Amino acid sequence: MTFNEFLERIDTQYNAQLPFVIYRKPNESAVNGLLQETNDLVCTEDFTEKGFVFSPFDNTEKSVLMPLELSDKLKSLVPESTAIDSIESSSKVDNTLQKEIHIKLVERGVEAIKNNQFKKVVLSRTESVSLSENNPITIFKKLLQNYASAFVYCWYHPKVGLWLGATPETLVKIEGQRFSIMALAGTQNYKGSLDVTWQAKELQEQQYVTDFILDSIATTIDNINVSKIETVKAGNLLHLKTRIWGVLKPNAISLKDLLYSLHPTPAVCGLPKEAAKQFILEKEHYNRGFYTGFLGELNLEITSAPRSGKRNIENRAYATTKKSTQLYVNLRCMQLKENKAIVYVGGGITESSNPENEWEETVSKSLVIKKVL
Ligand SMILES: C=C(O[C@H]1C=CC=C(C(=O)O)[C@@H]1O)C(=O)O
Repeated sequence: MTFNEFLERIDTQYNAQLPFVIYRKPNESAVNGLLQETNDLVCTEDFTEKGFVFSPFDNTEKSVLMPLELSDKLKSLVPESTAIDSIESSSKVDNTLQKEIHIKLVERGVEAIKNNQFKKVVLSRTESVSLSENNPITIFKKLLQNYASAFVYCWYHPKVGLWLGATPETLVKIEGQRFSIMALAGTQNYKGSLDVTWQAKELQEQQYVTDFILDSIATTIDNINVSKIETVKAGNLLHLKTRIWGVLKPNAISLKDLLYSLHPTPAVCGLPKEAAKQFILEKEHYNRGFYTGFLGELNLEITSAPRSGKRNIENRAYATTKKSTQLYVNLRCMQLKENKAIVYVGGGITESSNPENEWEETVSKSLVIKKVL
């Protein structure tokens, strides 16, 4: 199927107000689609289902599923484009009031940390942008062209809404028994080089995420490996990233319990998790909905080709099938509503956070999304 045919199918689905998700994984050229045949709102029961899951920040709320068995599956290749993964300018809009509100929120977060309520909290806000272009498929195409190393998606359900994003963060990848995850946090603007110095505040907020993940998986994952901290580029921003991988112990934990032992991690919530989450739910000025939730393929089957080679006759004969779950954290995202895009941005707050700098960080993050509007 050509890319244009793929997009035409999505356009027809959208006009018929039927649910769909289209997505492209980081650094891949294939774009995938699941088009649900009915407009039923299906939720996961226990995460043993197969399909595409869309989960909110609040881990007590239900996750929406586009079930594989109720959907048409499409695939196509994205044509090569000349766009690069960068951003040139910052738009100057007057958001004095928003700035004041966000700075106050950050100050309250720092105060709560100083009062020992928690060590870290991720605080966020929204920004509403009037749209010149409100065709989600056109915006999706721009995200694809601009953010090659991100997980780019457009998700629609007539009973829930329409979300788009280009996220740099993986929540988990599980293939058969193989498990991997990343700890991504700390932000600075990209100024032409990956060779940068990080302040103690950013190093600490990222370390909290790594430590939390290692602690959460200690009893369920064997052979745990931890990479060195790397600086990675995502749009116009740089982040600190540690990769962690290992092998799932057989029957040690269900996928649902594993996911909810991690989500929401301190990259999007805080530490300790429950105290930070309560602060967010009470003090942020809006409902995050699916921002800082997670999304992606749930329990899809992947088949690896039979091995060639003379030695193992049995392996040569059979292709192997494994279950694969690949979930991403819903960051750098927006929700389209009427003729507006609601852009969601936040950042990690620690004891040494400077509220003005935290505001600037959310402004830089908002530009990643606003670039394509
Ligand atoms: C919560 C967000 O980012 C997280 C992921 C990367 C870096 C972050 C930071 O530097 O604060 C956040 O932990 C967001 O982009 O809205």
